[in-house]
This record gives sequence, C-alpha cells and structure tokens, in this order.
Amino acid sequence: MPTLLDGKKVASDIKQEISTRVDELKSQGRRAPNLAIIIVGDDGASHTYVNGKIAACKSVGFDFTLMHFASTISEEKLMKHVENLNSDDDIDGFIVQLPLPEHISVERVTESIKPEKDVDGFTNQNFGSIVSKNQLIMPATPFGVMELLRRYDVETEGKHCVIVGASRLVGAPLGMMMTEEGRATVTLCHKYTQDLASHTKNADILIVAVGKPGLISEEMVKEGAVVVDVGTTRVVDNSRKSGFRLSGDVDFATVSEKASFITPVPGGVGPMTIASLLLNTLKAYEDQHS
Ligand SMILES: Nc1nc(=O)c2c([nH]1)NC[C@@H]1CN(c3ccc(C(=O)N[C@@H](CCC(=O)O)C(=O)O)cc3)C=[N+]21
Repeated sequence: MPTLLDGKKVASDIKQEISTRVDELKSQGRRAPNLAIIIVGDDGASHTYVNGKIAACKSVGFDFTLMHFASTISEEKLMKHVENLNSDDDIDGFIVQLPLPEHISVERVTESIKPEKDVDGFTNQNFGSIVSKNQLIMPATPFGVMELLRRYDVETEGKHCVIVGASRLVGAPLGMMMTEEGRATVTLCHKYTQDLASHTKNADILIVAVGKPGLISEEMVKEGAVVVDVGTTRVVDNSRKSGFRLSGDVDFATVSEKASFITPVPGGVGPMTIASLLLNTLKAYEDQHS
C-alpha cells in the first residue's frame, strides 16, 4: 500500500505554525494579518471554497474581509474595488475568486492587483519571480504541492516529473517550480498532447491538474510512482446529503495499488492550497510591515 500524502494533516500543521506566529504578533500589540476575498456571483462550489478560506483565516487568528458582488457587476466597477484594496493599508493581501462571469476579463482583473498583495500569486510579476533569485509570492496551489512533497521528504532532484494540465494557474507554474527548486526533469502535457499514456507511464512523479474524473487509469502509471491529484470536480452522487461528491482526475482505487505515494481527493491538494494562501498572506503582511 502507498503512503498517503495527507494534505489535510500537513495543512493543519502549517496552520498551527501560522497561529503561533499570529499570537506572537498580537502579544507585541500588532494587528493580525487581514485577508480580503472578492467573490462575484452565486456559484455554489465557489462559495464552498471561499467558506473554506474564511474558516482557515478564523482558525489561525487572521482578520478577513468578504466582498460579495452580483454577477452583473461591470468590469470597471470590479476593477475599482481592486484599486481600493490595493491602496487600503488595513488589507495585507486579497484574492478575486475564480471563475468570473464571462463579460469580465480574468487577465485584466488579475493584472490590476498590486503584486505585493496578490496572495494567490496570479500576477505576471509573481509568476515570473518563480525563476528569479528574489522570489516574491508563489502561486498558491503549486506552492502547496511542493510543500506537501517536501514535508514527506519526496525526492524530486533528477526525477522525471510529468505534469498533465498546463494552465497558467497550476500546471505551468508548477512546471517551473519543479524545474527550479525541485531540480526535476519536467514534461508538461496539455490537451494537444498525443498519446498521453506514453508520457505518464514514464513519470517518477505524476501530477494531474485537468479536472476530468477518471482521466488517469492504472495502465497509465508506472509502478512505484508518486501521484499527486490536483483535480476537484463535483460529480452527482445521490447517496450523499449534498447530492454530490468530489472526484479527482486519478482513479484512486486502482492507481493506489501501483503508487508509492498518492494524494487523496478530498484531503490532498485542496487543503494545501488554502494553507499556502495563509502562508502567502502572512508573507505579504510581514513584507509590507518591515
Ligand atoms: N482566486 C482563486 N484562487 C483559488 O485558489 C481558487 C480559485 N480562485 N477558484 C477555484 C479554485 C479551486 N480551489 C480549491 C481550494 C480548496 C479546495 C479544498 O480545500 N478542497 C477540499 C474539500 C472542500 C469541499 O468540501 O468541497 C479537499 O480537497 O479536501 C478545493 C479547491 C481554489 N481555487
């Protein structure tokens, strides 16, 4: 049986460490870090994730500011709120929860966030800093994946890391981090990749961030591989009170027979993303208050 990469447990350890630091700040008479969250519209999954982020803030003693807007808000109005948060000294960091309604440009909104306060690590400046000696704020999900592997002492140097999914928010930055800090040899696959299995079968470390339940089956994985599943898709499950369950991209039941380490879904990368968001907010606070 493989070792479970228990993101829930590691995230809880990280939150404990952050909480200790916040107590220290408060005992020095300083205010707590303050995270603002902008959410647009009424998508159920988005609200669940945001609620998770708020609960995490509470658990470490951070202050938080929730801003909820109707899905009809104009891009101009939304950008105005971003501008206000950029210049608000009481806010250390903020995020604009994705997805946004179609009439709003994600790129324009993201790029208007002041990089020092961009605790998702989505801006071009923070993205570029991955390959700089002077790293700024790391993209939260990739950072969470790297931290999870570090805390289980998973060796990455010289290994072949295959990433499936080349999004700007997860796959692409993760490829850079795996190359730079991880010193791995990276293959980045995307929807145009021919014969996906021929790549995944060679992976010492396989990271999947697509959002397609069942994409990775047991035949596509090498014996002894480290498997990290970033996917979280809601699939209908009427046996649950909620009417759905969360599914990753990896067929856990069969792939776990072959893997040496594997993340569960839920309880793997999701909680690590939230822990990274808290770490980034603490860093933003410390950097802007020193
Ligand atoms: N600006 C922005 N930043 C994000 O970081 C961001 C975003 N937009 N849009 C959506 C995705 C998705 N995402 C998740 C975070 C936590 C869990 C998580 O904690 N999941 C739990 C289960 C949560 C549940 O019960 O549904 C788990 O996997 O164990 C999942 C998904 C952040 N995202």
